[in-house]
Amino acid sequence: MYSEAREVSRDTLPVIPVGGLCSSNPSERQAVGDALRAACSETGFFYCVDHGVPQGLIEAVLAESRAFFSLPADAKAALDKARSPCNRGYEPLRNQTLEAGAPPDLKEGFYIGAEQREEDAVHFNQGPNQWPRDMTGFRPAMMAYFSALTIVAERLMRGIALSLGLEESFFDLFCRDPQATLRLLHYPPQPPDPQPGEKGCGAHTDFGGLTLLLQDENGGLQVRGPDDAWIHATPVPGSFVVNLGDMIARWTNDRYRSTLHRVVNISGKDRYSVPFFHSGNPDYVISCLPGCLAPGESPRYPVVTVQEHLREMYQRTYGR
Ligand SMILES: O=C(O)CCC(=O)C(=O)O
Ligand SMILES: [Fe+2]
Repeated sequence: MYSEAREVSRDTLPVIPVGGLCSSNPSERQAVGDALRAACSETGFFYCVDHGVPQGLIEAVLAESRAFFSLPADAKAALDKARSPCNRGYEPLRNQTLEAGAPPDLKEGFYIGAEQREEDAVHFNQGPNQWPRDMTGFRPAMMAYFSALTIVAERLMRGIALSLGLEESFFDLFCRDPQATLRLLHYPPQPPDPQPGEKGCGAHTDFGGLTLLLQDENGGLQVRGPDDAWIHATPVPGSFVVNLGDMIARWTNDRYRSTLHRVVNISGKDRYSVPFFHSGNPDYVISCLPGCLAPGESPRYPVVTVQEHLREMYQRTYGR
């Protein structure tokens, strides 16, 4: 048994139906903004339901992901992201260390982004994807899901603008031609004899703007609660677990939380999850938002562009 899991608290995370953001009635949109404000300032994590993404598409993504990770090791190695100039493709087990000082993460992954020709790529992480051969349903499912989640993230950013008392369109430029990554993850069961601190995914905060996570029924995600106890983000069917990344904490001078989380797969089964990271336009400048500084308070973070910030975070967790 994973000893640190004893710290887990029974608190749950808020469930927010976000369908009201599509309403023509401004007060229904604002009501979602109000619910977001509470979740973003208290836990930094919530379950997003009524998001409009078809269940059939969600199931197809999980099925294709399971099929991909079941491929023989050499088929996966042929798509190693070390071969990609833009961090796309397969990431072997224990390749990333999300918690400084802990052993590498017990997960394997596959990275997908917006499809772009190498010669057209100008920013960090832009370029072509690598795709598995002989899996005809994989690419269409992933690209359809990528587009659907981009729309949900844009809509949520409008809700977050409302939650902060800003114009609903405040983040529209941030959302233009966004840097976004879809990451398929497979966590083998936690070994019976882990090294100290060894787990699926080390405790970390996310780098970007919003993360929308699809998880299977096995559970394992744990979120650091306001009282510093770990909360199980128990799977809620049909939901995405949404959390705020470091960029939103920078923007709001920590009024909104980029919360620590980790994965310990104690289910005894293989766990599959699919985070979608929305980080916004690479050239967008992140500086403290109007309304997030009390009189006499100074910004805690220097001004950076999205691209500068992401580059630094990749460097930190991959050691390159
Ligand atoms: O797999 C999960 O539940 C979480 C993954 C995660 O936190 C990440 O990839 O940043
Ligand atoms: Fe994360």
